[in-house]
Amino acid sequence: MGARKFFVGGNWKCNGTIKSVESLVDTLNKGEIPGTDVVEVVVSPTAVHIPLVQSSLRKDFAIAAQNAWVKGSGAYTGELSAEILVDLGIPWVILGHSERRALIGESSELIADKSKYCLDKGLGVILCIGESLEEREAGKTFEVCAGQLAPVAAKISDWSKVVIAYEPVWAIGTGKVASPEQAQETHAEIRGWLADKVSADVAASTRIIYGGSVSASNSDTLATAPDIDGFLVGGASLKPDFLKVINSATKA
Ligand SMILES: O=C[C@H](O)COP(=O)(O)O
Repeated sequence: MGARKFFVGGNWKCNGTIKSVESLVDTLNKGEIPGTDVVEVVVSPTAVHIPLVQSSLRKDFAIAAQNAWVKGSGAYTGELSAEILVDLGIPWVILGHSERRALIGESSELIADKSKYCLDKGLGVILCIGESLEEREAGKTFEVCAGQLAPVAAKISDWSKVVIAYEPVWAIGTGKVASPEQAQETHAEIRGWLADKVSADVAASTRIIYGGSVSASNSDTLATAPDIDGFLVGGASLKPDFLKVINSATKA
């Protein structure tokens, strides 16, 4: 295993009932996984399920919110502020997910501002980037990723609490996982971009995780790629399979 601790996030998206959340937590609590010296695990329930998960989930898993507002608490109906998350003891937030970029229209500039605000308030940020199928077919994969990273790099200086999640949009929820070669190629390009535009230290230490149809059947192979430092898992994080994905940390 390299210097970067393997990181596995489970993004539950807009899913769950009290019953299903209790059942999933029970499954996760009974699972055998490597120690926290080997893998860092985060799960991201809906905001309203967070207290239930916080009170019942094993303590070697942390919690991430699925979004946060770009400013502090105030007259922002429907939003959650970083201050509220910090007050609740939530250490992580997912920002820039392609579903929010596409469905809500969040721009890379807004995501950069949110990243800055959340980092300043002490949250860790799981920053999602990735290209659409059209962009990949046009040979623009890296250009798109760099374009999404650049506004963030312009606004933040401390990358120690940033995890970059490379999630090709065409692989999310489709069952079309990127091959280890495709993912490794883009992860290496992202790391090279960090070395060029930020610093060699940040490039060497920042975790770049892969998301997009990760499952128990492909995570071991993906984990062996040198620049894949973990996963952001959607559908499979709602199933016992998530434990197998976490255990792929031992293959890294
Ligand atoms: O945040 C997770 C990603 O959107 C991946 O979702 P998926 O594993 O269902 O493809």
